[in-house]
Parts: sequence; structure tokens; C-alpha cells
Amino acid sequence: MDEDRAESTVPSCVSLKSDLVQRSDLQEVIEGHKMSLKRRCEHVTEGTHEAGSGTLLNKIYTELYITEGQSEEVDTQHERHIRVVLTNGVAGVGKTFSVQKFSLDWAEGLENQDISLVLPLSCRELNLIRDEQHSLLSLLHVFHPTLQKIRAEDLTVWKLLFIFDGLDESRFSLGFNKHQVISDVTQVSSVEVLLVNLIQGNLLPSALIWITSRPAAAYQIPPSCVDRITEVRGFTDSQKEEYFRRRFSDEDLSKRIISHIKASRSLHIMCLIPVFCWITAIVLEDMMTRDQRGELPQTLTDLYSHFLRVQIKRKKQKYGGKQRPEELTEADKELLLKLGRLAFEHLEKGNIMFYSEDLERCGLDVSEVSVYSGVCTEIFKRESVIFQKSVYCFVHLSIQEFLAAVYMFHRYTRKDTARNSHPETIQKVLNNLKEENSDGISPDRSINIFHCLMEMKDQSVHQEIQEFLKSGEEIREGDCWELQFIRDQLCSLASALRSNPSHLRVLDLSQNQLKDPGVKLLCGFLQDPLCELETLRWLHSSQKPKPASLLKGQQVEQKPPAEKVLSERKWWRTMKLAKLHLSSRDGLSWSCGTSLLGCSLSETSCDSVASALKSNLSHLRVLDLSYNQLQDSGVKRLCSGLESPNCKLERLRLELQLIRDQLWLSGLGAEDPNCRLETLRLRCCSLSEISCGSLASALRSNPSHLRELDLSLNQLRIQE
Ligand SMILES: Nc1ncnc2c1ncn2[C@@H]1O[C@H](COP(=O)(O)OP(=O)(O)OP(=O)(O)O)[C@@H](O)[C@H]1O
Repeated sequence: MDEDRAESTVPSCVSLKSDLVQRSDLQEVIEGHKMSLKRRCEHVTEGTHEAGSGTLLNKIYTELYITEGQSEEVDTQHERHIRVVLTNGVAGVGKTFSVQKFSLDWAEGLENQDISLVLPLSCRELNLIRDEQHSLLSLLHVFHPTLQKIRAEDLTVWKLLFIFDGLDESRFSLGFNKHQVISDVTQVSSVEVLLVNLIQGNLLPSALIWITSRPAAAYQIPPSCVDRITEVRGFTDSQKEEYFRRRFSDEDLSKRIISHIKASRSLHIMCLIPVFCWITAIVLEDMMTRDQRGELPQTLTDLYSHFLRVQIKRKKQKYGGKQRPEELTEADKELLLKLGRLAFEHLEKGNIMFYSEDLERCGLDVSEVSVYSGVCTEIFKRESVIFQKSVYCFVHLSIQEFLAAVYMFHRYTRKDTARNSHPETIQKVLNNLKEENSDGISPDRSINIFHCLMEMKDQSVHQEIQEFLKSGEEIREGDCWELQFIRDQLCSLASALRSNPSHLRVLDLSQNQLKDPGVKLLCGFLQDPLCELETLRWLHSSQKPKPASLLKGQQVEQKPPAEKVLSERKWWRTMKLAKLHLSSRDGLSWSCGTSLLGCSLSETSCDSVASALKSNLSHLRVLDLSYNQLQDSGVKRLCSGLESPNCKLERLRLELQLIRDQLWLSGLGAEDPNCRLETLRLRCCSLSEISCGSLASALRSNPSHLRELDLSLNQLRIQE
């Protein structure tokens, strides 16, 4: 026995020793990786590409507003370990910056030190090896050369975090349904297959995965593979100010810039998106630090035009030249147009990255572009990747779009000699836009046209609204200014709401004649991730008939638009409403003594509400369905939602429900100790004795939550 033991201790000593050597080796690898990552992340380029020339990330990084949201489809069946996180966010909202800050904090030893290796892999760079075959291990060696020493077995024991930044930029087709299964980090395959296997957990099942994407491309990852969804939503008002304070060391300048931005409503709204803050900072700094100040940019077009001018001026200041920096020379214009052509042609194909061949095809000499990009770097940047091939892209998609628009505008107006003023062409465009904005077009298109008219500073829309307001129709005193835009449909309103998403909490749409297109637009707004609305009052008065028609005994429309909306799962899934008032009280007061009661929400609506409550889609805490003739069957359907453990409802109003049995009480689950109902208003419900019995027993068994009980206008008698 002893001999055996003695024999066995020798190899274990050796393995312990080699373990220690290996561990210190690995520690070195990790430290080396941290240093390399720190070097890569500590400077931000914001358009410049020369190494080390950028600003320090920590100097300008401003906290972003990030929320956690979970789509309906995300697997919530089991409480499980969070392995795959998907972060959504619109263009320029700060996803890459967040990844960079996260990586830097880790590399500097400040945060998330439980993770052994943070491995950022930009999708844009992965595209460059799309046609190559790799194993996961060799892929890491290519993208993180400091990790050359790591071996396959290290990957399986370490806690790894892979970050795939910019899924929207990837040119891969991720076939999640049909692909080769790979579980070995040395097995060679296409990059796409490696990615899919990593995300699905076949490859390195304990590795953490963080994917960032613009919302439109996020669908590529099946919801079943995602454990958590977060969303970068940009800057709050105070974060906007913080951004400008950090950016300018001159306190007086930052104060003036902040107050200018606050004074310009549209600019202030645009600064919700950090990339606009950056463009605005460049433009306003230039305008405020030179003697001749122009008018503050009011529209996006103004802002981008100024931005381009500022860049061109910088180029001239740096390289000199005979002409005054402010003047746009023929050569400047030509270069802008060539860039415009490149922007347009690639936008059409959905490309945001270009190679030197693409530049040449548009008449751009690569060396000229490198000079240009070396100077006017804020417009055009050359990706310095670890590969030989250079990738070019505009610093932001919106710049590409703007240049594409400039190019198109020029193409259609090039017969004119001067570029600055084309009153006739502009009038023609305006007329076409207005003509196109007819009844038949989709609400989205309509909003787009409205934006175009605003960008073109067309006053007629504004005037029409003013005239409409003067007519005094249907606009209530004290409504927020956005409501002034209401007309037959909510076009104006919806776009205004979209552009002012962060402040509006309560929207009262009672007494408005919402027609289908308007309702559709409104729903679009409610589903907008930026919509912070908490309370919607949609009192059922849209069918309010004119008194004359009542006299003639006319029937009103049976299907209110609200009902259509309620039946849309998407609506429930994405909106964040906590209170919903769908009472038809106003309609009722108009229709006393008439058949109008019959126009309220139907059983179908109850089904929709119930299924939303059941499936954990809605955030509803308060629901007011009073004065709708839901009938027993409707209430029964509603109850199926109320019984669900997912239902978060705290207040329910069902005034004037003619319920004569105990159905509603047992249905409400009021007897269930899990029921969270705090307020129950049962005014004028013709409560029967049976109902009272059920109520009493519910109160006995569920005393902890119910705080308010309204039984008025019921003929409850004291039992002898
Ligand atoms: N947290 C932040 N602090 C300061 N500036 C920021 C921040 N986030 C973003 N920015 C500014 O906005 C620009 C765009 O940000 P970023 O590249 O991170 O956006 P994105 O969401 O990755 O956009 P895209 O989808 O277009 O790739 C940055 O270059 C920077 O100027």
C-alpha cells in the first residue's frame, strides 16, 4: 500500500509543478492580452485613424441610458444562467463605445475581473475572412495575436467572454437551422459555422457571448438562443449636458453650447443620439469660436451641411492653400460629389463598407482619398485592421445618407449652373411630395414625407395646422403642444411624439376622432422603444355621433379602432404602458337613453386583453374598462387573463358591468393568495347576494393586497 502511494506521489508532484509553470505562463498571457486590449481601446477614433491620435475614451465617455428588455419569445421557461446577451440600439447610439468601454475597464483591471479573457471581435473585421476556413482557436490567434500561446484546453477551462460587435455590419448568413455541429475548438470550418456553434453553445458551452446590433439585424439570432436583451437608448437630458461638459475643457464654451442646444428644440431632441452630439459639438464649436456666427442649424440638413463645411475648412487650415478656408472650391465640390456617388451606389446595395476597388470605380483616386481621409478624417475613415486589405467607410451611416442625397439632388439639377439656389426645382419637389402625401399611402411613408417637408423648411404644413387650430375643432385646452398637430389622422402627432419621446408620460386622446391611419400611426409610436408613455386614455368616444344623427336613430360604427389595436400582439409586446383607460364613459354621457351602449368594446377585445395579461407581454398595472358592455362572457374571457400568474394588474375598473353571479370574483382570482389586486371598483354592478358571499370569502383569504373596494351604487342590504 505504502509503496503504491509513494509511486503515485511522484507523477502528481511533477504535474503540480507543471501546473504551476503553466498557470504562471497563462497569467502572463492574460496580462499581455490586457495590455494589448488597453492599447486598442483607450483611444477613440471618432473618425481619425492614426494610431494614438484619437481622444482618450475615458475623457469623453459619458454614461449611456441602457435598459433591459425581454422580448416575448426569449426563453423564460427556466430560470437559467445568462450566457448570451443581445444589445440592440439604433445607429450611432453608442453600442461600439459601450463595448470599447467595457473592454477597457476589464483590461485596466477595474471591472468584471471574474472573466479570464474578454475577446472583442468586430463583425466588420470578421467579414474580411469570410471566405477563409478557421478553427475557433486559429480565429482567436488571428484577431488577438497576443494569445498565440493559448491552447485548446485553456479555452475550455477559462471563463471567456466573446463580444461580437455590429452584427448588422456582418456579411454572414447565419444558418441556425441547418449547419454542421462543432464542439471542438480545433475543428476547422467556415467563420459562419463557428459563430453559430458558439452562440448555440455547442462550442465552448460555458463561454459568455455578447452581441451588439442595430435592431433591424437582430432577427438573425433566434430568440431561443438569447438569454437577455438590452437596449442602448442614447443620452438622457442630463447625460447630453454631461457629454458637452466633458468634451470641452473651456467651461464657458460648453455652457454656451449647452444653452444653444437647449434653445433649439430639434437640436436638443437629436442629441439623444450620441453621434449627433458629436456632430453638433464639431459644428457649434466651429461656429462659436469664429467671429462671424451664422444661424444656428435648425434641421438635419443644416447640421450636416455645416459639418461638411467644417471638415473641409479644417483640411484647408491644415494643408494651407491659396483660397480662403470658408470657400468651397470646384475641386472641393467635385470630391464631395464623388463621395456622394460612392455613398449612393453603396447605399442602394446596402453596403456600408468599401474597398479600394469601389473607390476607383467612383472616380476616387485612392491616394487622394488617403490624403483626404488623413485630413478630412471626420468624413471618411480608413479602417486600420490587422489585415492587408483596407476597408473604408463613412464615419456614420447618416453621413453616407446625407452625401447620397446631395449626389442625387445634384444629378437632377445639374443643368443649372449655380448649386446654391434652385427655387423652381425645390418648388417642384415640394409639390410632388405634397401630391404624393395622399390618402392612399402608408402612414410610415406619410411621416417620411412630413419630415422631408420640415427639412425643406416648407411653411405650408405649419400654416395648415395653424388654420386648423384657429377653426377650434376638437383640440382641448391644455393639451401638450404635440396634440395641436391632430387632424383627421395623427401624422403630425406621431412624428412629433417620436421626436420627443423621453418626456411624455400621459397621453389623453379622448374626444378625438381617430381614424384607422391615425390609430396605426399612434400604435407605431407606442411600440417605439423610445416611447416612455405610462398612461394612455383612449376613452371610447370616437364614435360620438352628432346629435342630429342620434335623433334620426342612426346606428354608430360597431367596431372601434381601439379594438383592432388591442388584437395586435405586437402592440402589447412592445409598449410599456402601465395604465390603460378604455372606458366608454364619454360616449355614454352623450348617448343617454339611446342605443349607443352597444358601440363599446366587445368580447374579442376581452380575449386580446386576457391573452396579453396571460403571456406576460404587458406592463399593465391599471386597467379601466368601465362602461363597456363586456357581458358575462366578456368578463369570463378577461378573467382567464387575470387568473394567470403572469398578470401584474393592480387596479381594475369595471363600472356598470351587469354581472349577476360570482363568476367575476372567482375569475379574478381574488381568493388566490397570489392575486395582487389592490383596488377593486364595483360601482353599480348589480351585485347579488351570491357575489357578496364570494367577495367576503375572497377578502378573508386575501387580506394582504386589496386596499380599496368600491361597492357604491349596489343595492346591498343588511341581512336580518
Ligand atoms: N458613451 C458615449 N460617450 C461619448 N460619446 C459617445 C458615446 N457613445 C457614442 N458616442 C459618440 O457617438 C459616436 C457613435 O457611437 P458608436 O460608434 O458607439 O455607435 P453605434 O451604436 O455602434 O453605431 P452603429 O450602429 O452606427 O455602428 C461615437 O463615435 C462617439 O462620437
